[in-house]
Amino acid sequence: MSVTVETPVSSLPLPLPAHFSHAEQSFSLKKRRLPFSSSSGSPCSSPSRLSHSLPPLPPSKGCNSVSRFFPQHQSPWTPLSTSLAKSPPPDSVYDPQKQPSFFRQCFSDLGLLGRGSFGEVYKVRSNIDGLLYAVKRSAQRFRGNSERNRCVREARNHEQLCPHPHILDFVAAWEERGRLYIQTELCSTSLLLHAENKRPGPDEAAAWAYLCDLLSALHHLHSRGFVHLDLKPANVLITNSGRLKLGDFGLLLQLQQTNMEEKKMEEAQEGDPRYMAPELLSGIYGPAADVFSLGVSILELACSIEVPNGGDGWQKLRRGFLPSEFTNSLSHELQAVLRMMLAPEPSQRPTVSELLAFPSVRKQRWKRIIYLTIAEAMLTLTSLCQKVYCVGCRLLSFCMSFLPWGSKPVPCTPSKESCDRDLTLSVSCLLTDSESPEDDAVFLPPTDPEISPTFLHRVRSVESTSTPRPLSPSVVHTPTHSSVGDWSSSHLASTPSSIHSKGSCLTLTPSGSPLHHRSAHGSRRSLHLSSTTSSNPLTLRWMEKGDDVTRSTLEPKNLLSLFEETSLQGEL
Ligand SMILES: Nc1ncnc2c1ncn2[C@@H]1O[C@H](COP(=O)(O)OP(=O)(O)OP(=O)(O)O)[C@@H](O)[C@H]1O
Repeated sequence: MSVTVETPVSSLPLPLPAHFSHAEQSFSLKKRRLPFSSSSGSPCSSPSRLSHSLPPLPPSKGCNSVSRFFPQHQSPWTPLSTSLAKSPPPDSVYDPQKQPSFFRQCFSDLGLLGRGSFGEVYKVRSNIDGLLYAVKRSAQRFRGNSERNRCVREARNHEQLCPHPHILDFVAAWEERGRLYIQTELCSTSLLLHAENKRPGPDEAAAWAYLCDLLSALHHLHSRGFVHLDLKPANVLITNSGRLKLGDFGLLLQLQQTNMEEKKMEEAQEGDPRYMAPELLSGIYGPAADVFSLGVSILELACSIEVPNGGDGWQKLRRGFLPSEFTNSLSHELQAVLRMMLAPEPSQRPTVSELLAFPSVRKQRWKRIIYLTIAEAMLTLTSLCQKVYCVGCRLLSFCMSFLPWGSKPVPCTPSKESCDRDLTLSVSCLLTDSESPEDDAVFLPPTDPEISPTFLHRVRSVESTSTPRPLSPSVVHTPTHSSVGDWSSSHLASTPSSIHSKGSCLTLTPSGSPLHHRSAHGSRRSLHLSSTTSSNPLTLRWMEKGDDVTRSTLEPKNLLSLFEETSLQGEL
C-alpha cells in the first residue's frame, strides 16, 4: 500500500450522535488527572476532563427494564467458562452449604482496583492456588435474558481469545446472584492511567511500543473473525514488565464471514465516541474500525493530547485532518502510519497485517520484542533473588534462635507470598456503596483497608493540591510490602511511582523520591506508611521532616533493624 500524504476530504460533515451535544470542541493538551473524589469514588468531573468521564452506557437492546418480569438467578453460582465448569473449586475451598458467597469463599484480600461503566474491578488472592488475580463484577444485576446472554457471550469470547501474549489472560467467569464475574490476570494499571502519570509531552518511542503490542493483539482478534469495537487506552492494561494487554471484550463482535468484510450489523454497538471510526455511524462494522480506533489512541498517546469527542475537532479527524500543531513533533514515519490508519474511508485504511508488514513497524517491533524479553527476564531474576534472600533470612533466623541471645525474634524480610498479598491496599470507603449490602456483601469492607496500586496516582494527586490534605487517622493499613519484582517493574514500565519497602517502614514515592508535600508554613512533609505498634499495623500519616516517630517505632532493636533505621534516615 502506498503512503498517501493527502487523504480525500469529503465535503459533507458527518452526522453527530445526539450524546455529543456537550462535547469538547477540539484537541487540547493532556492535563493531569484530577484528585479522586473520596465521597463519590469517582474522578472529579470537569468540562475539560472528558477523557475521564465514562462513556455512555451501551443501550440495553431488547431487554425489559422491569426486572420483576424476569426470574432472579438465585442459584448460588453458575460457571460460565469452560475452565470453571471443567474444574470447579475443591470442596475444601468452596462449600455450597455455607453462607458466604462463592466469591467470598474462593477469594480473599480484596482491594478495589477501579470502576468502569460496566462494573468494579477487585484485586484478589485465590484460595485455590494462592495467586493474585483481578475480578471484575458487573455493577448491575442482569435486567433480562438478553443482557445476561450478552455477558455470557463476552465471557465465552474472551475465553476463546486466550492465550495470547497481548490479550488479557482469562481465568474464569461465573454468575452469582444475577451478576457476572470475570476473573483475569492481574496487571499493574491501565494504559490510560499509566500514560497520565508520565511526564507530559510527546513520547514517540512509547507510542511505537504501544502500536506494536496492540497491532499484535488486533492481528490475533481479526484473524479469528472478531472485531473489538471499543479499543481505547482505558481498555488496555499494562503488566509489571510494561507489556500491553488488550482487555474489555464487552463489545466484541464475531463477524459472520471468514473474509472479514465490513458488514451492517444489527446487534453491534459502537464504543467510546472519541475513538469511534466514522463508518460505525452508518452501521458498518469491520476490522477497519479497530484500525481507526487504534490510530486515534496512538495519536493521543504519542502527542499527549486529549482527543475531542465532538464538535469541529471530531469532524476534522474523521475527514482525514491530523492536528498538525501536535503531530509536527513526530517523525515522518509515525505521521505517515497514523495518517493511513485514520483514513476516512475504511477501504483506504491498511489492514493490521499490512501495517505489521510496513518496514518502520517491523523495525520497531523487533526492538519491542527484545525490550520485553529482557524486561521479563529481569523481573523473573529479581523475584528469584528475592525468594533466595527470603529463604536465607529464614535460615539465619532459625540458626540465631539456637544462640544464647537469640531468644528475641529476628525481623526477616517477608516471603514473596506475604509481599504479594499485602501489596494491594484498599480504601474501605470505596467499597461501601454496594446497592444492597445484605445481598451483595460479596466484598465486605476489609478490616484492614488497603490501597490498590492504582490508588497511587490518587495519592500523588495530593501532592499537587495547594492545601495540605490531612489523611484520615482511621486509614490504618496492613503491613505492606512490594515484591522486588513489582518494584523493578514499575521502573521498567517507567511508572512514575514506586514503593520502597525497608523492613517495617514503607515509603510511597513518585519517581523514586519520597512523596513530599509542602505545608502552609513551607516545611517539607513526607508521606509515610510507618510501623506504629508492636502488632505492626502500618499507619498512613504525614510526618514532618525530623519527626522521631519512625525511630521510636522500630522495636525491638537489633542489628537488622538498626541497619534498616540507618538506611531510612539516610533516605530522609
Ligand atoms: N486485570 C486488571 N488488572 C489490574 N487493573 C485492572 C484490571 N482490569 C481493570 N483494572 C483497573 O480497573 C479499572 C476499571 O476497569 P474497567 O475495565 O471496568 O473499566 P474501564 O475499561 O476503565 O471503563 P469501561 O468499562 O467503561 O470501558 C481500569 O481502569 C483499571 O485501572
